[in-house]
Order: sequence, then C-alpha cells, then structure tokens
Amino acid sequence: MNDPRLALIDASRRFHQLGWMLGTAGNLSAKAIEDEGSFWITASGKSKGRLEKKDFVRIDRSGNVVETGHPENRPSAETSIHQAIYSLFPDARACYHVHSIEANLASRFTDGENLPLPPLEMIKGLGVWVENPRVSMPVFRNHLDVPKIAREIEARFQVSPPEVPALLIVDHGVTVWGKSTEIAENYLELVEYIFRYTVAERQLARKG
Ligand SMILES: CSC[C@@H](O)[C@@H](O)C(=O)COP(=O)(O)O
Ligand SMILES: [Zn+2]
Repeated sequence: MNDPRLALIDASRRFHQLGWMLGTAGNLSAKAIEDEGSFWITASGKSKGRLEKKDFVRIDRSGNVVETGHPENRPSAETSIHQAIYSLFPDARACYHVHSIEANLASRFTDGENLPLPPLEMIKGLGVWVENPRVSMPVFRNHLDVPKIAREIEARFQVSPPEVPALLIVDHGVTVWGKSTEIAENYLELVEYIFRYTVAERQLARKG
C-alpha cells in the first residue's frame, strides 16, 4: 500500500465507526511518497466515514497546495497543526486528529497545561519504558484562529518536547503522530483507551 491516502481512508472509516470522526470531525495526514517534503491531508469538510481518494490535498513544506483530488478541495482547516508537527518532529510520517467524547471529558481534568496520565502498562505503547510511569500529555487551549493553536504548539514544544507523541486541545480533541500510518493508528487507540480509563476512574471516585 504505497499511496498513503489508502491507509488514511481505511483509518478514517474505522475511526468514524468508533465515534471518533463523526460527521466532518477530525483530519488525517501522511507524508507523500512522491516527495518527502509534502504530505497528503484530508480536504476540509469531508464526511470522514466515507472518504475517497479525491478527498485529499497534497501540501508542501510552506503550506501550499501542490496537488488536489478535486479542484474545489480546500485543505483541512487544521492543516497548520499538521505542518507544525511535521516541522517539529522530522521522523513523523503520519499525523491523526480526532474528536472523541472521552478526550473532551478528559481535557477538563488537566493540571494547568498538562493532563497527568495514569501509570498504566499501556503507556509503554507510547514509547515510555519505565516502571510506574508518571508522564503527562500536553494540553492546549482551543482557539477559533487555528494557526494560533499551531504557533502555541511550536513555541512550547521547541522549549519542552512532549513526553508522549500526542497533544490534547481542550474541548476539541487529540492529535497524535508517528513514524508510519500504522504507528499513528496504534498511538491513537492507546491514548483513547487512556482517556476512557481516566473518565471511568473519575466516575468511580465520585461514587465513592
Ligand atoms: C465537526 S467541525 C470540526 C472542525 O471544526 C475541525 O475541528 C475538524 O476537526 C475538521 O475540520 P476540517 O477542516 O474538515 O479538517
Ligand atoms: Zn478538529
């Protein structure tokens, strides 16, 4: 499967079925085979449960559209966040952003600018190989001006790189990145499990 759009179409269908990309919510991207410096990303406003190859645009390092599946396609409104991730993490080849209920609930449980993660075995799957891990996921404010979110991500990660390959935007959703589409998909499943656990743990604590 050389064309990354095929993996993105499959992933999007799965995430839609899981309730993480309902309607037009979320956006997925992956580095292009034709040119390492560019990436394919979902065009804005497409139904994520039934994407086709024409529903993508290819973006170069400067953010210009260099190829499109359809003349009327516009790049995802959140392209600047994907650009920021690829520029900060040159090894990343895929970047996935989805909107789940659990991520939005968990985004309320932050400790300032971070969400402390429970010390679960699942954390190892995010690349943290320590016993009893105490790591946090960086959390960012949601702004209507998406490039402002991207600038805040760049400014913060240049100074303090994240402990896990994921970031959460309050009341919006999570973004993960990885060295391949398969790895990004695994990371997304792991972080969404951690959000579900975090919400369930709070519910148990409230019941006493
Ligand atoms: C359901 S609206 C969600 C959008 O505002 C946005 O957050 C989103 O994830 C999808 O935007 P898109 O421009 O289609 O990539
Ligand atoms: Zn979004």
